[in-house]
Amino acid sequence: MGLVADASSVPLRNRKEHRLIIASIHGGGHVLDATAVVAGYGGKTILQRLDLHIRAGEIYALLGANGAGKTTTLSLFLGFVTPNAGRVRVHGIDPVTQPDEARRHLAYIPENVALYEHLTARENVAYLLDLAGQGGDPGAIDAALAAAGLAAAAYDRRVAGFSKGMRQKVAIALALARRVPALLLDEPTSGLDPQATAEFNRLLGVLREQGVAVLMVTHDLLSAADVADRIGFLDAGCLLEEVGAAGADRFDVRALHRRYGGQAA
Ligand SMILES: Nc1ncnc2c1ncn2[C@@H]1O[C@H](COP(=O)(O)OP(=O)(O)OP(=O)(O)O)[C@@H](O)[C@H]1O
Repeated sequence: MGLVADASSVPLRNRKEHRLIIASIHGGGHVLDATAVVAGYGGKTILQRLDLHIRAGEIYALLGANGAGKTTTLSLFLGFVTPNAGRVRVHGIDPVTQPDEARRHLAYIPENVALYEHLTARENVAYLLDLAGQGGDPGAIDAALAAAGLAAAAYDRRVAGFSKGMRQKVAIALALARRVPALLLDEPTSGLDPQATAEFNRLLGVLREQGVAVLMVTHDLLSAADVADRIGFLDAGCLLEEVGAAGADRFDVRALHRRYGGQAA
């Protein structure tokens, strides 16, 4: 169980301070940390000295053209791709040498969330929590489903009929119930209508408030600009530019679209 996730038990006014304490424990507060990573498949190098550092309570959107290496970056943190050089850490844990331990501190939500179709939303979260070795009490599961924004009327419905947005809410409820310090998202808003996208973005705000470090791979520049604290642009395995939501490098969506629209979209 991650320390950062315990932020939920900290009174709201103290959470920022709590995050700063946790940040100091984890070397600069980088829950997701890749330093000078070179990685690829077989003899082919895909990531070229990638540096990516994401703090507790930060939402980072990674954009880039098809084949730029975005999914490979997620696979690095999941321990499915081994770097040829450089260093990767998840909550201070090396996913190469301790993949199971690293994954215990991560939730990964793929583009299409896979759930047990014949089980209800509540049953899915309970069962998947059990599989993760973290059985939760029913009250905690309901609280997670509520925090994820699933309508109470859907808790006891089989997920077979759920939309993509509802499935994501179940997956996020599971991440909240597991109290993971880091969340990886692959194309979360593709196929969502504008209302579901806005709802999803609000949900990411809840994760931020809980101190979760979020890495979101997306082609959706508008949504990234709406919700992210930082946006990074990957091109042929290199991070071309990083822009922030605040300060001097605050992002200007129009300018970003002019520069990267053709690549990101
Ligand atoms: N398992 C694999 N074995 C060999 N090559 C792979 C493998 N997975 C990805 N690649 C190659 O690595 C490169 C980067 O792929 P990756 O999926 O990381 O890109 P991406 O930025 O996520 O692209 P997209 O936006 O299309 O999902 C591509 O050239 C791809 O063909």
